Amino acid sequence: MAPKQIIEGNLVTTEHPLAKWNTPEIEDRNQRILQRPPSLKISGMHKSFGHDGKMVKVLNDIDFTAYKREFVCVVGPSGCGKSTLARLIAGLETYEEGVISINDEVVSGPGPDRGMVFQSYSLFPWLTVKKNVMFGLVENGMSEISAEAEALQWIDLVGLERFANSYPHQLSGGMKQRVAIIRALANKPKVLLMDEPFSALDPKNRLKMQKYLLEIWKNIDITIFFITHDLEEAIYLADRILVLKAHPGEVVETLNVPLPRPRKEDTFLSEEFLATKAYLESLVHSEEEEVDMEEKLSMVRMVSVKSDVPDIF
Ligand SMILES: Nc1ncnc2c1ncn2[C@@H]1O[C@H](COP(=O)(O)OP(=O)(O)OP(=O)(O)O)[C@@H](O)[C@H]1O
Repeated sequence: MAPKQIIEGNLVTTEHPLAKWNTPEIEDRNQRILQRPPSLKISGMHKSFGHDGKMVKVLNDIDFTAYKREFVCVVGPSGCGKSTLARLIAGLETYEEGVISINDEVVSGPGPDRGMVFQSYSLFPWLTVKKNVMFGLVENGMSEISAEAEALQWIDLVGLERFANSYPHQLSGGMKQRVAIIRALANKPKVLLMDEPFSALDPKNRLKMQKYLLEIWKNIDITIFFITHDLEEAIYLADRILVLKAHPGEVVETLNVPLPRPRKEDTFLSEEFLATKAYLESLVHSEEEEVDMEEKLSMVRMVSVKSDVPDIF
Protein backbone atom coordinates (compact mmCIF):
# COMPACT_ATOMS: atom_id res chain seq x y z
CA MET A 1 0.00 0.00 0.00
CA ALA A 2 1.69 3.21 -1.12
CA PRO A 3 1.23 6.45 0.79
CA LYS A 4 -1.74 8.34 -0.66
CA GLN A 5 -1.00 11.59 -2.52
CA ILE A 6 -3.07 14.58 -1.48
CA ILE A 7 -3.27 17.50 -3.88
CA GLU A 8 -4.38 20.80 -2.40
CA GLY A 9 -3.92 23.68 -4.82
CA ASN A 10 -0.30 23.51 -5.92
CA LEU A 11 0.76 21.61 -2.81
CA VAL A 12 1.28 17.85 -3.15
CA THR A 13 1.78 15.99 0.12
CA THR A 14 1.68 12.29 0.93
CA GLU A 15 -0.48 10.89 3.66
CA HIS A 16 0.31 7.63 5.42
CA PRO A 17 -2.40 4.99 4.79
CA LEU A 18 -3.01 4.75 8.54
CA ALA A 19 -3.00 8.52 9.12
CA LYS A 20 -6.71 8.64 9.77
CA TRP A 21 -6.32 6.40 12.83
CA ASN A 22 -3.57 8.52 14.31
CA THR A 23 -5.83 10.47 16.66
CA PRO A 24 -4.44 13.39 18.71
CA GLU A 25 -4.40 11.10 21.82
CA ILE A 26 -2.34 8.46 20.00
CA GLU A 27 -0.04 11.06 18.48
CA ASP A 28 0.42 12.60 21.93
CA ARG A 29 1.29 9.21 23.46
CA ASN A 30 3.80 8.52 20.67
CA GLN A 31 5.41 11.90 21.09
CA ARG A 32 5.76 11.30 24.82
CA ILE A 33 7.49 7.96 24.17
CA LEU A 34 9.94 9.60 21.74
CA GLN A 35 10.85 12.19 24.37
CA ARG A 36 11.98 9.55 26.86
CA PRO A 37 15.70 8.69 27.07
CA PRO A 38 16.88 6.13 24.52
CA SER A 39 17.14 2.67 25.98
CA LEU A 40 18.41 0.69 22.99
CA LYS A 41 20.23 2.42 20.16
CA ILE A 42 21.37 0.76 16.94
CA SER A 43 23.29 2.97 14.48
CA GLY A 44 24.67 2.12 11.05
CA MET A 45 24.87 -1.56 11.92
CA HIS A 46 25.96 -4.11 9.27
CA LYS A 47 26.19 -7.87 9.70
CA SER A 48 27.39 -10.53 7.25
CA PHE A 49 27.77 -14.30 7.51
CA GLY A 50 30.11 -16.54 5.52
CA HIS A 51 28.29 -18.81 3.03
CA ASP A 52 30.22 -21.10 0.65
CA GLY A 53 33.39 -19.10 1.14
CA LYS A 54 31.64 -15.76 0.44
CA MET A 55 30.45 -13.14 2.90
CA VAL A 56 26.69 -12.56 2.55
CA LYS A 57 25.19 -9.41 4.03
CA VAL A 58 22.30 -10.29 6.34
CA LEU A 59 21.63 -6.88 7.91
CA ASN A 60 22.38 -3.66 6.10
CA ASP A 61 22.74 -0.25 7.70
CA ILE A 62 20.24 -0.73 10.53
CA ASP A 63 19.32 2.41 12.43
CA PHE A 64 16.80 2.17 15.22
CA THR A 65 16.20 3.61 18.68
CA ALA A 66 13.85 2.17 21.30
CA TYR A 67 12.95 4.49 24.16
CA LYS A 68 12.65 3.77 27.86
CA ARG A 69 9.63 1.56 28.63
CA GLU A 70 8.74 1.25 24.99
CA PHE A 71 7.27 -1.98 23.61
CA VAL A 72 8.77 -2.64 20.17
CA CYS A 73 7.85 -5.56 17.94
CA VAL A 74 9.94 -6.65 14.96
CA VAL A 75 8.30 -8.27 11.94
CA GLY A 76 9.54 -9.22 8.49
CA PRO A 77 9.73 -12.13 6.07
CA SER A 78 11.57 -15.29 7.00
CA GLY A 79 15.33 -14.82 6.76
CA CYS A 80 15.28 -11.01 7.02
CA GLY A 81 17.55 -11.19 10.05
CA LYS A 82 15.15 -10.73 12.99
CA SER A 83 16.81 -13.36 15.18
CA THR A 84 20.27 -12.20 14.13
CA LEU A 85 19.32 -8.69 15.23
CA ALA A 86 18.18 -10.00 18.64
CA ARG A 87 21.40 -12.00 19.02
CA LEU A 88 23.48 -8.93 18.12
CA ILE A 89 21.70 -6.86 20.76
CA ALA A 90 22.17 -9.71 23.23
CA GLY A 91 25.90 -9.61 22.49
CA LEU A 92 25.91 -13.20 21.21
CA GLU A 93 27.10 -12.16 17.73
CA THR A 94 29.59 -9.59 16.54
CA TYR A 95 28.97 -7.06 13.77
CA GLU A 96 31.27 -5.43 11.23
CA GLU A 97 30.18 -1.81 11.37
CA GLY A 98 28.03 0.45 13.51
CA VAL A 99 27.20 0.66 17.18
CA ILE A 100 24.64 -0.96 19.48
CA SER A 101 24.22 0.59 22.91
CA ILE A 102 22.01 0.07 25.93
CA ASN A 103 21.47 3.19 28.03
CA ASP A 104 24.43 4.75 26.20
CA GLU A 105 26.76 1.83 27.04
CA VAL A 106 28.19 0.14 23.96
CA VAL A 107 27.35 -3.58 23.77
CA SER A 108 30.48 -5.69 23.64
CA GLY A 109 29.09 -9.05 24.80
CA PRO A 110 26.27 -10.50 26.89
CA GLY A 111 25.44 -8.54 30.04
CA PRO A 112 22.89 -8.29 32.86
CA ASP A 113 21.35 -5.15 31.29
CA ARG A 114 19.66 -7.47 28.74
CA GLY A 115 17.33 -10.37 29.52
CA MET A 116 16.40 -12.97 26.93
CA VAL A 117 13.41 -15.21 26.33
CA PHE A 118 13.36 -17.50 23.32
CA GLN A 119 10.80 -19.77 21.70
CA SER A 120 12.27 -22.94 23.15
CA TYR A 121 11.82 -22.98 26.88
CA SER A 122 15.33 -22.40 28.05
CA LEU A 123 14.74 -23.43 31.66
CA PHE A 124 17.19 -25.68 33.48
CA PRO A 125 15.28 -28.99 33.59
CA TRP A 126 17.12 -30.16 36.72
CA LEU A 127 16.07 -27.13 38.78
CA THR A 128 12.67 -26.37 40.29
CA VAL A 129 10.73 -23.26 39.21
CA LYS A 130 11.99 -21.41 42.28
CA LYS A 131 15.61 -22.44 41.72
CA ASN A 132 15.37 -21.49 38.05
CA VAL A 133 14.27 -17.96 39.00
CA MET A 134 16.87 -17.75 41.77
CA PHE A 135 19.70 -18.88 39.50
CA GLY A 136 20.69 -15.51 37.98
CA LEU A 137 20.22 -13.68 41.27
CA VAL A 138 22.62 -15.98 43.13
CA GLU A 139 25.07 -15.86 40.18
CA ASN A 140 25.04 -12.08 40.49
CA GLY A 141 26.01 -12.28 44.14
CA MET A 142 22.68 -12.22 46.01
CA SER A 143 22.44 -14.42 49.12
CA GLU A 144 20.32 -17.60 48.86
CA ILE A 145 17.80 -16.22 51.38
CA SER A 146 17.27 -12.91 49.57
CA ALA A 147 17.21 -14.64 46.18
CA GLU A 148 14.54 -17.06 47.41
CA ALA A 149 12.37 -14.21 48.76
CA GLU A 150 12.75 -12.30 45.51
CA ALA A 151 12.03 -15.37 43.35
CA LEU A 152 8.86 -16.11 45.30
CA GLN A 153 7.58 -12.58 44.66
CA TRP A 154 8.08 -13.01 40.92
CA ILE A 155 6.47 -16.45 41.00
CA ASP A 156 3.50 -14.89 42.81
CA LEU A 157 3.21 -12.18 40.19
CA VAL A 158 2.57 -14.73 37.45
CA GLY A 159 0.28 -16.89 39.58
CA LEU A 160 2.58 -19.91 39.86
CA GLU A 161 2.93 -20.05 43.64
CA ARG A 162 1.59 -23.63 43.72
CA PHE A 163 4.31 -24.67 41.31
CA ALA A 164 7.32 -23.07 43.00
CA ASN A 165 8.77 -26.49 43.82
CA SER A 166 7.76 -28.19 40.55
CA TYR A 167 10.22 -29.05 37.80
CA PRO A 168 9.88 -27.69 34.23
CA HIS A 169 8.62 -31.05 32.86
CA GLN A 170 5.65 -30.81 35.23
CA LEU A 171 4.49 -27.49 33.71
CA SER A 172 2.45 -26.63 30.61
CA GLY A 173 4.07 -24.67 27.75
CA GLY A 174 2.48 -21.40 28.90
CA MET A 175 3.62 -21.95 32.48
CA LYS A 176 7.18 -22.66 31.32
CA GLN A 177 7.21 -19.43 29.33
CA ARG A 178 5.93 -17.50 32.35
CA VAL A 179 8.86 -18.90 34.34
CA ALA A 180 11.28 -18.03 31.51
CA ILE A 181 9.96 -14.43 31.51
CA ILE A 182 10.23 -13.92 35.26
CA ARG A 183 13.63 -15.61 35.34
CA ALA A 184 14.83 -13.01 32.82
CA LEU A 185 13.09 -10.14 34.63
CA ALA A 186 14.33 -11.09 38.10
CA ASN A 187 17.80 -9.88 37.11
CA LYS A 188 16.32 -6.42 36.44
CA PRO A 189 17.52 -5.98 32.86
CA LYS A 190 16.95 -2.66 31.08
CA VAL A 191 15.89 -4.39 27.88
CA LEU A 192 14.02 -7.67 27.50
CA LEU A 193 14.74 -9.42 24.20
CA MET A 194 12.03 -11.89 23.20
CA ASP A 195 12.43 -14.03 20.08
CA GLU A 196 9.12 -15.66 19.09
CA PRO A 197 8.49 -16.53 22.75
CA PHE A 198 4.87 -17.65 22.29
CA SER A 199 5.00 -19.31 18.91
CA ALA A 200 4.93 -22.84 20.35
CA LEU A 201 1.69 -22.14 22.26
CA ASP A 202 -1.87 -22.82 21.07
CA PRO A 203 -3.93 -19.68 20.25
CA LYS A 204 -5.77 -19.60 23.60
CA ASN A 205 -2.61 -19.84 25.69
CA ARG A 206 -0.82 -17.46 23.37
CA LEU A 207 -3.43 -14.76 24.00
CA LYS A 208 -3.24 -15.45 27.73
CA MET A 209 0.54 -14.99 27.64
CA GLN A 210 0.26 -11.78 25.60
CA LYS A 211 -2.07 -10.40 28.27
CA TYR A 212 0.30 -11.50 31.06
CA LEU A 213 3.20 -9.83 29.32
CA LEU A 214 1.33 -6.53 28.89
CA GLU A 215 0.33 -6.66 32.55
CA ILE A 216 3.95 -7.25 33.68
CA TRP A 217 5.32 -4.61 31.29
CA LYS A 218 2.83 -2.05 32.61
CA ASN A 219 4.15 -2.53 36.12
CA ILE A 220 7.91 -2.52 35.65
CA ASP A 221 10.53 -0.29 34.10
CA ILE A 222 11.53 -2.31 31.06
CA THR A 223 11.91 -1.82 27.32
CA ILE A 224 10.72 -4.82 25.33
CA PHE A 225 12.15 -5.84 21.93
CA PHE A 226 9.84 -8.61 20.75
CA ILE A 227 10.29 -10.62 17.55
CA THR A 228 7.29 -12.28 15.98
CA HIS A 229 5.95 -13.70 12.73
CA ASP A 230 2.43 -13.01 13.86
CA LEU A 231 1.28 -9.57 12.70
CA GLU A 232 -1.77 -9.62 15.01
CA GLU A 233 0.50 -10.31 17.99
CA ALA A 234 2.75 -7.41 16.97
CA ILE A 235 -0.17 -4.96 16.64
CA TYR A 236 -1.77 -6.08 19.91
CA LEU A 237 1.46 -5.70 21.90
CA ALA A 238 3.56 -2.93 20.39
CA ASP A 239 3.89 0.82 20.65
CA ARG A 240 5.98 0.70 17.48
CA ILE A 241 6.63 -2.02 14.93
CA LEU A 242 9.97 -2.28 13.19
CA VAL A 243 9.32 -3.75 9.74
CA LEU A 244 12.29 -5.39 8.01
CA LYS A 245 12.75 -6.59 4.45
CA ALA A 246 15.04 -9.46 3.42
CA HIS A 247 18.19 -9.95 1.28
CA PRO A 248 19.69 -7.99 2.86
CA GLY A 249 17.70 -7.19 5.99
CA GLU A 250 16.88 -3.49 6.00
CA VAL A 251 14.40 -1.30 7.81
CA VAL A 252 11.33 -0.72 5.62
CA GLU A 253 9.34 1.29 8.13
CA THR A 254 9.03 2.02 11.83
CA LEU A 255 5.29 2.07 12.33
CA ASN A 256 3.55 3.78 15.23
CA VAL A 257 0.68 1.48 16.15
CA PRO A 258 -2.46 3.62 15.91
CA LEU A 259 -4.30 1.85 18.73
CA PRO A 260 -5.08 3.21 22.17
CA ARG A 261 -4.07 1.42 25.37
CA PRO A 262 -5.14 -0.53 27.34
CA ARG A 263 -5.69 -3.11 24.62
CA LYS A 264 -8.38 -5.66 25.20
CA GLU A 265 -9.72 -8.68 23.35
CA ASP A 266 -12.12 -6.54 21.28
CA THR A 267 -9.05 -4.60 20.08
CA PHE A 268 -8.60 -7.45 17.57
CA LEU A 269 -11.94 -6.58 15.95
CA SER A 270 -11.56 -2.81 15.79
CA GLU A 271 -11.41 -1.07 12.43
CA GLU A 272 -8.01 0.46 13.18
CA PHE A 273 -6.61 -2.97 14.13
CA LEU A 274 -7.81 -4.49 10.85
CA ALA A 275 -6.50 -1.53 8.84
CA THR A 276 -3.09 -1.82 10.52
CA LYS A 277 -3.00 -5.56 9.84
CA ALA A 278 -3.88 -5.04 6.16
CA TYR A 279 -1.17 -2.41 5.87
CA LEU A 280 1.49 -4.62 7.52
CA GLU A 281 0.45 -7.56 5.35
CA SER A 282 0.98 -5.43 2.27
CA LEU A 283 4.49 -4.56 3.51
CA VAL A 284 5.59 -7.99 4.73
CA HIS A 285 3.81 -10.40 2.41
CA SER A 286 4.69 -8.69 -0.86
CA GLU A 287 8.29 -9.11 0.35
CA GLU A 288 7.67 -12.77 1.18
CA GLU A 289 6.21 -13.44 -2.28
CA GLU A 290 9.30 -11.88 -3.85
CA VAL A 291 11.56 -14.12 -1.74
CA ASP A 292 9.47 -17.20 -2.68
CA MET A 293 9.72 -16.29 -6.34
CA GLU A 294 13.50 -15.92 -6.07
CA GLU A 295 13.71 -19.37 -4.44
CA LYS A 296 11.48 -20.88 -7.15
CA LEU A 297 13.58 -19.31 -9.89
CA SER A 298 16.81 -20.63 -8.42
CA MET A 299 15.23 -24.13 -8.25
CA VAL A 300 14.22 -23.82 -11.92
CA ARG A 301 17.79 -22.81 -12.72
CA MET A 302 19.10 -25.85 -10.79
CA VAL A 303 16.90 -28.40 -12.59
CA SER A 304 17.31 -26.80 -16.00
CA VAL A 305 21.06 -27.45 -15.96
CA LYS A 306 21.22 -30.33 -18.49
CA SER A 307 19.76 -33.20 -16.52
CA ASP A 308 19.50 -36.88 -17.43
CA VAL A 309 16.53 -37.35 -15.10
CA PRO A 310 13.25 -37.33 -17.07
CA ASP A 311 10.85 -34.54 -16.21
CA ILE A 312 7.86 -36.16 -14.50
CA PHE A 313 5.94 -32.99 -13.58
N1 LIG B 1 25.30 -18.47 12.34
C1 LIG B 1 24.97 -18.25 11.05
N2 LIG B 1 25.83 -18.57 10.06
C2 LIG B 1 25.51 -18.33 8.78
N3 LIG B 1 24.34 -17.76 8.38
C3 LIG B 1 23.47 -17.44 9.32
C4 LIG B 1 23.71 -17.67 10.70
N4 LIG B 1 22.65 -17.22 11.42
C5 LIG B 1 21.77 -16.75 10.51
N5 LIG B 1 22.24 -16.88 9.27
C6 LIG B 1 21.58 -16.44 8.04
O1 LIG B 1 21.16 -15.12 8.21
C7 LIG B 1 19.90 -14.89 7.61
C8 LIG B 1 18.94 -14.33 8.63
O2 LIG B 1 18.65 -15.34 9.58
P1 LIG B 1 17.71 -15.05 10.83
O3 LIG B 1 17.52 -16.35 11.54
O4 LIG B 1 18.26 -13.91 11.59
O5 LIG B 1 16.37 -14.59 10.10
P2 LIG B 1 14.90 -14.47 10.70
O6 LIG B 1 14.31 -13.26 10.10
O7 LIG B 1 14.94 -14.56 12.18
O8 LIG B 1 14.23 -15.78 10.08
P3 LIG B 1 12.95 -16.59 10.59
O9 LIG B 1 11.82 -15.63 10.58
O10 LIG B 1 12.79 -17.68 9.54
O11 LIG B 1 13.27 -17.12 11.95
C9 LIG B 1 19.45 -16.22 7.02
O12 LIG B 1 19.75 -16.23 5.66
C10 LIG B 1 20.31 -17.24 7.75
O13 LIG B 1 20.58 -18.34 6.95
